[in-house]
Order: sequence, then C-alpha cells, then structure tokens
Amino acid sequence: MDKGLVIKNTGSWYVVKTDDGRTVECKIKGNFRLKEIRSTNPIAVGDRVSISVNAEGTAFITSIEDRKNYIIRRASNLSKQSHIIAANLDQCMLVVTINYPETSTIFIDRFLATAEAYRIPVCLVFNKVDLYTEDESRYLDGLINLYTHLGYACYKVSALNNTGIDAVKAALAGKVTLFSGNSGVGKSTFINAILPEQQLKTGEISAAHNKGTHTTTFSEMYPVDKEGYLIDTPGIKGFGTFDMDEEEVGHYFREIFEFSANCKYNNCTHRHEPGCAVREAVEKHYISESRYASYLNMLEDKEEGKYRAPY
Ligand SMILES: Nc1nc2c(ncn2[C@@H]2O[C@H](COP(=O)(O)OP(=O)(O)OP(=O)(O)O)[C@@H](O)[C@H]2O)c(=O)[nH]1
Ligand SMILES: [Zn+2]
Repeated sequence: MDKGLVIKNTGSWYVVKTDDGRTVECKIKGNFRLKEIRSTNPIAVGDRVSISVNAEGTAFITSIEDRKNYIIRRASNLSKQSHIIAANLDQCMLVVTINYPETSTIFIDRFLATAEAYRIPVCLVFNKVDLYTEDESRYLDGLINLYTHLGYACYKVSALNNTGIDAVKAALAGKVTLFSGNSGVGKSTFINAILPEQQLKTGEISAAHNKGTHTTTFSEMYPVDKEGYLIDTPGIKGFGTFDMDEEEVGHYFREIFEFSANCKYNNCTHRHEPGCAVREAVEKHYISESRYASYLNMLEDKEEGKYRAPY
C-alpha cells in the first residue's frame, strides 16, 4: 500500500505520484463511490489517495483522504451530476485581459465571489500588457487599484514577452494553484513561460489536431518551486456557481458584506429596500459601480431560479 497525489485524470486512468517519487497509472474499482456528492468523477487531481499494486502490475486506488476543499462544475445544464475539477487547492489564479479578448468585470467578480464561497484565495493575473493602448492601460490600473484594495493580489504580465513572470512564480512556490481564465487570454502561453520544459499546446497547435477545439478537457498538475503545483484545466473557464441563498450572495462580495452590517433589515438584498447601507455606499462611491452591477447580475440568477451555465 502506497500513498500519493493524483496529478492527472485522463477519464479512465489516474496518474498518481507516490510519496517516494514514483509515477503510477491507476484505475479505480468499479464500486468506488463518495458519499456526499453525486459526481461523474469520484477522484480528481489534487486528491491524496492510497493505492495498491496487484500481482499483474495493475494499480488501483483503494481509498481517498478527506479533502480540504474541492471545486465542482455541473456536468451539464440539465444534469444534477457534478464534475469535480480539482481538490485541495491553496489558491486560484485568474488570468484576465482588458482587451484581445476583453474579460468583463462581471466575469471577474463572479469568479471571485464563487471562490469566496469555497473559501479559496484568488489572485488576478492581468496578461497581454504589451498590447494595451494608453486608455486601456489606465483602465487596467484602475482595476488593479480596485481589486488590490479589496485584498486580491494583482499581477501585470506579458506571457509573450516574459515580463512580470518572476513575481507570479514566487506566488506559486509551495502552493497548489488552479489556473483559470477565458479562452484566448493566454493561459497556455503563460504556463509555458512559467514551466519552459513543459510546452503545453497553445491555440495554434491544438487547432491543427482538433479543428480549433481542445484535445482534452481533463485537468493536470505540474510541479513548481518548493513542492507546489499548478493545475491546468483545459476547456474549463471558471467554476459553476455555488448553490447559495439570495441573502447569501452579498456575503461573497467583501465590501458589500462589510457595509451590509448597517442595512436596516438584516435580510436586505441591497436592491430597493429602505435604509440600505450598501446602496448608499454605492452612491457615495465607497463601493464601485462595477462591483455592485456584478452583484446584481449574480442575484438575477436567483430570481430566475435557474442554474447559470459555467461562465
Ligand atoms: N501580445 C500578446 N499575446 C499573447 C500573450 N499571451 C498570449 N498571447 C497570445 O494569445 C493567443 C491565445 O493564447 P493561448 O495561450 O492559446 O490562450 P489560452 O488562454 O490558453 O486559450 P485557450 O487555449 O482557448 O483556453 C495566442 O495567439 C498567444 O500567442 C501576451 O502576453 N501578449
Ligand atoms: Zn442593504
């Protein structure tokens, strides 16, 4: 019996890195189930597991250690089943671009709120700084100011020109970090800049294989400094929103939560209730309009009573 870390999930196989440094391809026994969640994959990258290797040399995962956390995504809009993207994360890095393509503040804020719900710290990596006009750079600095004040570490990088990469590398050392971001923001280019020996497929190359779509949707972990790992989740842009009550949404916007202590009603949704301290703070510019707009956007999901597709 060996213990190890699941570093890759190919769908039918799991690759486990054992504590003594071997890499073993494992299967799971057909009846392996987790009690608490209905998931299409009972085991995910980042899981700590025990494995046993039988006489023919086939290895099986026999048990899984309790998780510190995990992030899921609905397998499809209609399905009640979930897909576990990764387990035991220390942090997420969200790669965003102001333009080429534009990442909306709604996308950023929804990601941040969801990560708050999971209690996973996030830092923001603003990529493609080599491309921005003066106006775009000014807008970028405004966003960095906003998010830094809220307590989210921000980095300005150009994955293409290799600028700003060292600061991000330092932030990755010794931690398990999930990489996310919209298609085209430069995740693969960025991971290649961090791990020069790895050479992930970037857009152009995978296009040749698969008509522009991704060849794989399975997550993989790559080792970084001080026994940290970086998790790449090809094809997954974010994680699905948590099931949360309407009054709860405001808990995951830090500044909204802070001001809400002074709302007249303690179940205030900060839309049109009288005596709402949050709306007052928006009017006085203590809370940014873009953050408040993102908050209302998340509340809309609740009104419609539907699950919003993974963004
Ligand atoms: N100018 C500039 N281009 C970049 C930078 N980073 C990435 N790109 C380009 O942006 C395009 C998309 O980069 P990818 O690394 O494939 O983006 P991705 O986020 O992995 O996209 P998906 O594979 O669709 O998830 C490529 O043409 C890259 O060369 C950058 O810092 N500056
Ligand atoms: Zn309120």
